[in-house]
Amino acid sequence: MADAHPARTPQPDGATGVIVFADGRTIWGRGFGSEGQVVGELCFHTAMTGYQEIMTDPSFARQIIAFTFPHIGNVGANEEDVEAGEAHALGCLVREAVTSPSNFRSQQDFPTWMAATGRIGISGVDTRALTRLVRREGPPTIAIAHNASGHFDLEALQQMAAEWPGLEGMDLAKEVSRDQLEAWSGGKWELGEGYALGDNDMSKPHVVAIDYGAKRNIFRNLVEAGARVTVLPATASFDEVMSHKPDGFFLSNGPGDPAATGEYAVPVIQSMLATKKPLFGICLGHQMLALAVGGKTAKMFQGHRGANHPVKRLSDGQVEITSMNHGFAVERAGLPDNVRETHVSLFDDSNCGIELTDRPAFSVQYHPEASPGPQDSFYLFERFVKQLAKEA
Ligand SMILES: NC(=O)CC[C@H](N)C(=O)O
Repeated sequence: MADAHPARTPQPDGATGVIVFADGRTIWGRGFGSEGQVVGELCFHTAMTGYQEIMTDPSFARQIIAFTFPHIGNVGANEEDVEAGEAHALGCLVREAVTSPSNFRSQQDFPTWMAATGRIGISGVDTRALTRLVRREGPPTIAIAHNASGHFDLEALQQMAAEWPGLEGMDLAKEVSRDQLEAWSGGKWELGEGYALGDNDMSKPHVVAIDYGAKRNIFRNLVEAGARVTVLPATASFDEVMSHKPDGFFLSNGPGDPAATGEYAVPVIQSMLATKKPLFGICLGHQMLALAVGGKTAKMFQGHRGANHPVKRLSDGQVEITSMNHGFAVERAGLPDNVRETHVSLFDDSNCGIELTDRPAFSVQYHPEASPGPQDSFYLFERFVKQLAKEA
C-alpha cells in the first residue's frame, strides 16, 4: 500500500521506538524505559555527563532531549544525582544502545530508572542529524513512542505532534513547583560523604526562595555559601513571603515561557524589589526579574543547553564556562536605565546577566549551581549571601 506520507520511513525490523514529526517525518529506533507515547518540544543537550541531573531538572518539563554525547546510561543511575523528586524531561533520544552500567555509584541501570520514573527513551537515533535539524529549523514538536511489540499508530502520533501548541505562552512553573513550604536542609555533595547535612542555624542570613521548578543544587549552593533557605511555592503571595522575615529573596529556574509565568510572579517580584532587600535570580528567575523591571523576553531560535557554554563577565572581561538550559532569553533592547547588563554569551551574544544599579538585585541566565557542569560561577552565591548578611 502506498504510504500517504512520503516523509514516513518504513519501519525497520526490530524497531520498538519511533519519533514522529508534525509533518509526518518518522525516525525509528529501539525503545527503552517506560512504554507509551508523549509529545513535546525537541531540544538537544551537549553535556557529556550528568544525564540523570538533566532528566530531573524541572526546567525540562514538556521537552524531549536528544543527547549529543553518544554514550548515555553508561554509568547507570543512583538516588543522589537527581535535581528534583522525579524526572521532568518527557524522554530522551540517544545514539548508542544503553550498555550495562559501569560505575561504583550505580544502583540501577538507566533503562530501569527511566521506566521507574515513567520516562521514554529511544536509542539508535542519529542524534547528530537531529541536532542539525534543530539548528536549521528551530526546535520542532515531536511525538515519541515506545512499544515492545513494535506496533505504532503513526497517524495518531503525527496528529499529537501537529496539535501540540508549543512552549510559547505555556506557564509550567505552577505545575512543577512544590505545593508546600520547605525549610531546606542539606549542603553540597562530597565523594565518600554524600550531601552535607544542613544545620538550619537560625542565626544565618535567611533567604526566601521561590520555587518555579527549582534544581536542588541551587539550594545546596546557597547553604554552602552560608545562607539558611526557606522554599515557597511559585504562587506564594508577597505577604506570605514577608511572613518568613527574609533577609533577601531568591527566584529559581523553571520550565515554560517566562512571560506566561510572569503574570502571577511579576507583581510579587516587584513588591520584593520595593523592599530594597537583596534579590538573586537564576535562569527563569533571571527572565522574571527582567520582566519585573519592565524588560522583555523572547523565544530563542534553538536555545542553549550544555555544560560548557562560555559567558563573558562584562565588569572585568573574565570568561566563565557555564551550564546552560534555556529556550527563552531576555532582550537587551528595552531594558530600563537602572538595569546594567553584566554577562553575555560568547556563542551568540545573547544576554546572560543583569543587575539593578539602584538596589542589590542581580540575576544570571546560566546555571552557577552546575549539576551538571563547571563551578566557575559559585562566586555569585557568595556575593548574594554577603549582601544578605548586611541585612541580617
Ligand atoms: N532553566 C530554566 O530556568 C529555563 C527557563 C525557561 N523555561 C527557558 O526555557 O528559557
